[in-house]
Amino acid sequence: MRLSVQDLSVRYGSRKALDGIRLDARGGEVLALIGPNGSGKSSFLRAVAGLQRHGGTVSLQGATREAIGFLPQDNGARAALTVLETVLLGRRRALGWRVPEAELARAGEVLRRLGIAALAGRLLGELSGGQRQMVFLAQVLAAEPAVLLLDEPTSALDIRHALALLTLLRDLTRQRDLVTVVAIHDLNAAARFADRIALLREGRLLAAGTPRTVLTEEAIARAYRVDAHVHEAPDGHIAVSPCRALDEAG
Ligand SMILES: Nc1ncnc2c1ncn2[C@@H]1O[C@H](COP(=O)(O)OP(=O)(O)OP(=O)(O)O)[C@@H](O)[C@H]1O
Repeated sequence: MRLSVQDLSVRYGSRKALDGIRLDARGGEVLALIGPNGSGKSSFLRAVAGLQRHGGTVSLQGATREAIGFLPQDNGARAALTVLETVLLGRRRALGWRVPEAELARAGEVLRRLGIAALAGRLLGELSGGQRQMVFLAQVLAAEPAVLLLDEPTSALDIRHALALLTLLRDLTRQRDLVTVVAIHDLNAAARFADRIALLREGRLLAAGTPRTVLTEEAIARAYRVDAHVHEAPDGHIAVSPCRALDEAG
């Protein structure tokens, strides 16, 4: 399984949101997409998902476009559906007029793995923002995609749920040889859970590689205009401590 992106560009009217992006993502690896607000992460994911007009080519080896699971950044859906029904919608291609026991069990298992089985009967509109974020991830996972494109899946989650979710994503990616691309602002989470990181700024790819090679103090200063201290945590992961915002121009 492999995702290859060549010379990807996205425009909104006269504004270039992405320009000449060349990036590969391999099966079994988590690729984190990082970069400042407005750097093009969502545009990249939407283009790869086939939801955004773009230039350049996106090719998938070992899977079809139907095998893509996409979690958008904002899912404002408040439909009068229960959590279980929402997750089952992720299986709509496999469902007829009746929901087989096996499908119910599968949906229940996804909810259990995300630690939200107790929410199964609750209405979507009556959940907290973080709970809803996990339900929509459960919906994406229930479809058993070969390619996972997730736009800030932990943005509304507390540290425990964020850790659990990222651990699950990494495990599923390895076990099922998925291509997983996650846009994320938390650089420490990216360093800990991603096999590779791609750093965007103003629609261009500044760096791509292992967390250790991409998350340097120089690259963070260049991309974010932030003075940060990068060090090795006791468990061997790279850790980033932002210290000071630099002058915009500098
Ligand atoms: N629908 C749109 N119409 C016009 N411009 C857009 C649209 N969507 C995004 N943009 C612009 O394209 C650029 C890239 O936006 P994008 O949402 O891809 O960035 P991002 O890295 O995901 O940002 P964030 O971290 O804030 O979510 C930004 O300058 C943004 O203002």
